[in-house]
Amino acid sequence: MRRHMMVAKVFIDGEAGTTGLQIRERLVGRRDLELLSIPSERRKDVAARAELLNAADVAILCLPDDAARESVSLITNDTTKVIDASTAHRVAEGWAYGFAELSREQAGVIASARRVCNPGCWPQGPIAMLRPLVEAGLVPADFPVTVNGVTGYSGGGRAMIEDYQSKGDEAPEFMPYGLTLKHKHLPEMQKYAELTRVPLFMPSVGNFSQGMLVAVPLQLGILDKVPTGAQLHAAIADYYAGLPSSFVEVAPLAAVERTAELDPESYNNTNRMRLHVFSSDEKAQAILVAVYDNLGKGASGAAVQNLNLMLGVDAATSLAA
Ligand SMILES: NC(=O)C1=CN([C@@H]2O[C@H](COP(=O)(O)OP(=O)(O)OC[C@H]3O[C@@H](n4cnc5c(N)ncnc54)[C@H](OP(=O)(O)O)[C@@H]3O)[C@@H](O)[C@H]2O)C=CC1
Ligand SMILES: CC(=O)N[C@@H](CCC(=O)OP(=O)(O)O)C(=O)O
Repeated sequence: MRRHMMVAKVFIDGEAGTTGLQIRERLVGRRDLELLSIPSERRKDVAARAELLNAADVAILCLPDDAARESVSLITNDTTKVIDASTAHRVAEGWAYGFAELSREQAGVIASARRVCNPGCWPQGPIAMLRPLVEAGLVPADFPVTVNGVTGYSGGGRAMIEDYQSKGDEAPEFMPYGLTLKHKHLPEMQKYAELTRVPLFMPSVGNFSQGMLVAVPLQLGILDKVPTGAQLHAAIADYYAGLPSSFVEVAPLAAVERTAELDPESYNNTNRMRLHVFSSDEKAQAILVAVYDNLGKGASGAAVQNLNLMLGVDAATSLAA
């Protein structure tokens, strides 16, 4: 007797963009999904989008913020579930934060949510490193956190990709930005790392396509009770050790001058994230570093991980990369 598999209808609104295309590529061979699609020339046609948004079991929004808000308003039924890859709903009421490794409960929260926002690429690393330390009481919530990092130019979407690729070697090798200190990722970084002060954040773009590295240097000497590097590392490692289907790994505590492991491209085309702790107990200093793919765990990988959770599919097997 043939067994009937439940086939979920998925519509990627913005499927022609950087994130949308990558999600499509990750889903296209799946027999448990039917991908609903709009002809490219009608991709901004509101009526066509409304029809597919309402026909979908899950809509994945890969759009600029305003268009993502519009998509949500076009859903008139109470059955379509939404994963929004934009910044529009990251700290909004009624939306589950789509970083499944945020806590022991978060995968379950995502699995039962109707509205899930994918995390921003930049905040995921700092949140993954700081939240365990704040929860363990090793770093206080009001610690003056600074964050810096480098991403490949695909982080800026189609316009930035075209700009860098047309300039080639003439494009800047390294370009700090966010210099007005108002980066759109600050609210979610602060909220989900459980900080009471807004972090000071300086991102930068490198002349490479994808992959990212985010660093959080800690001047621990200002604390009354200074944690050791081993304590920081143990708190982070313990946090992720027991999580089912975690895509966050913690590198061994290492006293090294340099390591090729801090290549921002090292986890490209995967849904993985690797966390490092470097420290000097003598100086009461530490540097936390996260390496992941801005288009993988930072965007399309996380979206597929969330989709799997919402559909009750085993994320570990379908996201093995
Ligand atoms: N790139 C990255 O690393 C990450 C991106 N994100 C977020 O994901 C979202 C998509 O980003 P990204 O894929 O990089 O962006 P892109 O610019 O590459 O793609 C956006 C897509 O949406 C289309 N679009 C724009 N306006 C509308 C509209 N009103 N109706 C329907 N389609 C529309 C665009 O078409 P057209 O090009 O013709 O205007 C384009 O195809 C953004 O919110 C972004 O911030 C999240 C995490 C990481
Ligand atoms: C290089 C570059 O410009 N990167 C983008 C972040 C990309 C991203 O993650 O955007 P979402 O917030 O929509 O997820 C930026 O810093 O604004």
